[in-house]
Amino acid sequence: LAIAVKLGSGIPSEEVLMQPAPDPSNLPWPAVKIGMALGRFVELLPNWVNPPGIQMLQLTAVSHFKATTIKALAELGIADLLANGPKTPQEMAAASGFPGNGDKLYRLLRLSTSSGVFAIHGPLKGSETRFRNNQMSILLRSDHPNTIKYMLMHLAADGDLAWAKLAEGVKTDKLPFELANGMGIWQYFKENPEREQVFSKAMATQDQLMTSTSIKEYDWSSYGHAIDIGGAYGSFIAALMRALPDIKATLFDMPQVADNAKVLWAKDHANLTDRVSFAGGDFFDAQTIPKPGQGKTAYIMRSILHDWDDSSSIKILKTLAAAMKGSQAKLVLIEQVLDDDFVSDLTVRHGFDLHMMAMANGKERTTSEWEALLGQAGFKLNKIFPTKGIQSLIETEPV
Ligand SMILES: C[S@@+](CC[C@H](N)C(=O)[O-])C[C@H]1O[C@@H](n2cnc3c(N)ncnc32)[C@H](O)[C@@H]1O
Repeated sequence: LAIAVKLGSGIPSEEVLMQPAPDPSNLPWPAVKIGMALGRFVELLPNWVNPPGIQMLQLTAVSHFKATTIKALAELGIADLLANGPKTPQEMAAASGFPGNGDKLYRLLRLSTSSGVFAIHGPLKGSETRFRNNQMSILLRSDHPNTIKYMLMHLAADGDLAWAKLAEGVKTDKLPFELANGMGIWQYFKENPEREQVFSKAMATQDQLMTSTSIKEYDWSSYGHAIDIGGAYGSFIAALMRALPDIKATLFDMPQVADNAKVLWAKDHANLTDRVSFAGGDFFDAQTIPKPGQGKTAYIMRSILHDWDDSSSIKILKTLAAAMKGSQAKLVLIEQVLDDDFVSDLTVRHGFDLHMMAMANGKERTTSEWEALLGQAGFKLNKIFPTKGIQSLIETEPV
């Protein structure tokens, strides 16, 4: 296997690698459950096998080195440079405008490739070694249907500085993101439109793992209209509209985001634009929230309330309740629901919980925390629908 990887053989062509990843929502439920349990076991296995000192360094320093290297390669656009075939670090450095630094690039690629991201093509020749994309690095191409490039660019530029202030955030009432950037995240995106664009594209990264299963595990067919509150560039609503050919939709987000979404839809979802409208506003201002459409309306908030602490979340929910008043509309939250048994729950969920703490003073919530939050805002929780991803659908309506 090592020889095959070294020679880059056994890896499909770039064209095949560019196909959309298999849809995990097609897996049978037992396979999903076994996969999750197995994943947790594999995650803990090195703790039992390695001496604690070594394992602690693996978990902290080495993981950090690997993650930072892969984020840097994403930012440098290396996977895109390999679109037309294998190249040496020297060739890639020259094509990127830093011709003298191929040896540095080689060292990044060495760590990344030995971690399974990128492959060697042909013999090892130092910075003259030829590299190519593999099943992992292809996801760093900006034009791959399941690209994670923008998520990594967002984490590197907007996230890492905030995470560096985590301990200070715990000791004080200060928000790590604000300590790092001098302002809250949403103000930061308003003032830095190029960062907002990377962030909004990064949000679509959720789609590979979570969108199709969120559509399949809930009965959307009774709705005639869907209003996506804080929908970013609308990748969720576009997928929902493709699944339900008659549903109409409204994409609501901050004005500059809604404007960018409109431009993007004219290019990427042109065949859906006759069924969608775009609304800019502020979900703390009830006047700006779109009113229910024709037919039963689903208000959707995916990954919104986990950005906010309880008191802000209650304010958002109350503005929605005001807009929904007197209608049959329901609110469907697409969010993570933490297990009370945190030892067996997925650590990715606890990771997101801290990411929300660092970035926005937000949090992931358990079932009882969701019930309490919704209750305080005048909503009742009808039912939680688990999905095959890490999020669940929480169907709720004003009391
Ligand atoms: C974590 S993103 C989720 C995006 C999208 N729902 C998804 O799942 O891909 C949060 C979204 O909330 C939007 N947002 C933040 N503050 C807002 C406000 N006050 N009014 C409207 N939208 C807001 C952001 O612009 C961003 O698109």
